[in-house]
Amino acid sequence: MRVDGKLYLNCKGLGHVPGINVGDHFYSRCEMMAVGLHSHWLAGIDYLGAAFKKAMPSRTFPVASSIVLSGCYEDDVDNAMDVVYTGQGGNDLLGKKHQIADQVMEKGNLALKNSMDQDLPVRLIRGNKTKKSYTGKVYTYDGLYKVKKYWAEKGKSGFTVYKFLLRRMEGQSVLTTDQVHFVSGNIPSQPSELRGLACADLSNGKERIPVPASNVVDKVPFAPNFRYLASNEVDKNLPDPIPAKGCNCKGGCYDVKKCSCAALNGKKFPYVSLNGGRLVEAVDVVYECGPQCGCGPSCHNRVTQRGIQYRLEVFKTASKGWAVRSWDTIPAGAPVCEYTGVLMRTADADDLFNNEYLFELDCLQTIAGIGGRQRRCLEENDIKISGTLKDAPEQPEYCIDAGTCGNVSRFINHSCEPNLFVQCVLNEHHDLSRARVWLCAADTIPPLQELCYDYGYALDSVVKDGQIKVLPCYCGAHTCRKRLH
Ligand SMILES: C[S@@+](CC[C@H](N)C(=O)[O-])C[C@H]1O[C@@H](n2cnc3c(N)ncnc32)[C@H](O)[C@@H]1O
Repeated sequence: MRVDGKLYLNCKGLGHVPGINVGDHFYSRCEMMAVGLHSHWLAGIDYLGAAFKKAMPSRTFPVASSIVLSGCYEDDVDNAMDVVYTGQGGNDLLGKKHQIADQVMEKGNLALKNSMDQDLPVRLIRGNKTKKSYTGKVYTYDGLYKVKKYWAEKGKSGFTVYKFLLRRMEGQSVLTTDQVHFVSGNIPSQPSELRGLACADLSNGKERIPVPASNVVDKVPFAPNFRYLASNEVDKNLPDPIPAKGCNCKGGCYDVKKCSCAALNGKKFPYVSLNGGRLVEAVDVVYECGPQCGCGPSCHNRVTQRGIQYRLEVFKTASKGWAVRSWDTIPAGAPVCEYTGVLMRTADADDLFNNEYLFELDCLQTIAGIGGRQRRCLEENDIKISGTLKDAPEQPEYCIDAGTCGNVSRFINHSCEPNLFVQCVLNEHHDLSRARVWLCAADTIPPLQELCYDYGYALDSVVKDGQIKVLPCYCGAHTCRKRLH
């Protein structure tokens, strides 16, 4: 079955060969052989052997053609776009799936090494456990990957194993991991179960839920000089904003006609109470109830004030540095985390050119349509420009600098096809130029999918002394713009 360019295959057991039927929804492992995706019954690595030398004399054989990642090896790590694949041999595949002998650099292992040396792509097929199939397994063809490096190490059972780091090639259909929960069986229940644990809680207890970090890609320690801020620190040179008046509701806000905060939100409440609070839709700015409101802390119009509600993990990627994912499914519209750091005047920020963690607060400019980084919601002709907006400065006056301190959000990478969007939120005051920045789920996000938002830079927009800063994008999306800025 093809869904969004992905081929779904179903393992119906090795003895059953119904033949290839293009209209059929599922394929068995032997059908995988028949359609030429993978031609070994049991081995995870399929390769072209020495017999191919005659046809392609310039190539070094064996060369890998496909690998199946099906949870048979205890040392495999699957980060969707990056995979650490355990080589073949020495595994008790039909028993407890433990290593029982050292691996050797031959056959499939040598084929993967040769593929790396010759820069050749390898097909990646994932075996996914599912209760929906009577065999308990579904296979997906997840595109082409390249072997980036390999090494030998002592595996979990104490025997030498070869490890191959593979990275998904760019320019392919987006890996729609929301269709297949290939990693669902591997979600840790607590940080101590995490492979490559680099830090048990980078928030040092400042978040209600610990935020661990893991690294299975290299030996670089987790950002040692980093100071965690659960909420923004305000630069001492900034004047206090005028506090918002607040509504007169009692015990909660329910009546849109009477609640003055609902009035600011266009006579409606921005959140539905489901799953701890989800935005009904993305808007230019959300007016939450604040300290001066009569409704109290349990009011459903205070969702972001409850902090992070999902189990987030910082993990190392092969090409983008650190990144963030969730262990929980995040429902569409849910606020995930605030971008925190030091709130300061953009003019006072150090080295705008090189600071990779600066978030310019362009809410005002975006609403006024005068060059915010991205238009977030309303169409041009929906904008009702008030006096304040007409006078808005062309450039954002304030920014959040998360260079040396901030929270988990500073590790969230850019994607040209993001699963998060930027949502400005106000509660204590109503100064649009200093709105809080929340990252919210653009869609239902399955566990362990990398969280990303669109940084929204225009190309060639980062310039210093006439020099344009160019940063290549490795988001891997089909529609990738190839550059962050
Ligand atoms: C706000 S930081 C994100 C966290 C960062 N990866 C880290 O290790 O701390 C932004 C920087 O991450 C990297 N980055 C983010 N998204 C990227 C992407 N799609 N492709 C390549 N690099 C990316 C770039 O170096 C960028 O300047």
